[in-house]
Amino acid sequence: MEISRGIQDWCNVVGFYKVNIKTQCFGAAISYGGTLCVLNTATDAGRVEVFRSLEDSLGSKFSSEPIAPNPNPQIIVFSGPSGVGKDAVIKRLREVRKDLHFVVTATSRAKRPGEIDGKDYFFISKDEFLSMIEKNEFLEYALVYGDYKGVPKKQIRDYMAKGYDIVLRVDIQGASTLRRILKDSAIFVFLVAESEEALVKRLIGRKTESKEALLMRVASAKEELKNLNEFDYVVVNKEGDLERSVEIVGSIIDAEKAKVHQRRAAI
Ligand SMILES: Nc1ncnc2c1ncn2[C@@H]1O[C@H](COP(=O)(O)OP(=O)(O)OP(=O)(O)O)[C@@H](O)[C@H]1O
Repeated sequence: MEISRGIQDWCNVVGFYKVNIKTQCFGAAISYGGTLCVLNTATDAGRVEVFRSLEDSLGSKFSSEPIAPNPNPQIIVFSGPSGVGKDAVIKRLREVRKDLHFVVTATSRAKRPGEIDGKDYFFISKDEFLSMIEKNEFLEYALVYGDYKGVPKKQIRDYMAKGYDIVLRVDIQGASTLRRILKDSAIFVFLVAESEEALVKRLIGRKTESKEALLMRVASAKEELKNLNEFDYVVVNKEGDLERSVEIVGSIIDAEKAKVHQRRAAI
């Protein structure tokens, strides 16, 4: 017979015990005004009775309010060298975490065939873009080869208000700018390949770049590594192990949301 006692100094409760013999009898010993009652907690009715008598003994109801406050929605800024697998990781992450919103960037460039407004980008005119800049409606924006690209604040605010975590995919310069703006209020994740060799093979495998473009991307990747210390986390996206990278990023988000002192982004 194994007897485990607990909560002994709780008002009238004199002890819990678990009897582990063939009959599998579980119970709690409770004293009502000096009379010891043994309640059978093997049945639902017995458990309800024990629960109620504990409340009676304490003279108050047990609260069903959450003990820990709801975690703050988090902003995850995702960056890394071209071809490392940012899109692939984010795409899979969105499939496995339903409470994530991937921010769709606004751009003043014309829509290309096959692109969908609101999915690939929000396509807006240059005038509209300039008016939004004037009204301070972008978290960050840049002029890239004559076209504006920017992160609309409203989209982030709206989704954070609904409790969503926010994912932003930016290049290294974008990450530096966002770090200056958001400081420690967002989580900065840098994705790398396990080696330069693996990165180059991945880029070749994607078949989207010319030889010249490949050389440029590899050179930039080396430069970009120098910015690593501006980030909070580095995740190695190993060849053939996308799932593991997605798991690690998910764990980072979970750990951040379990922190006692959490990041709180105000956009
Ligand atoms: N862990 C992995 N193992 C093997 N292939 C991968 C892995 N992760 C991504 N890939 C593949 O590598 C290629 C590049 O990935 P992806 O387009 O997601 O990179 P990216 O970082 O978003 O690139 P860019 O910055 O140029 O847009 C894709 O063909 C993708 O399917």
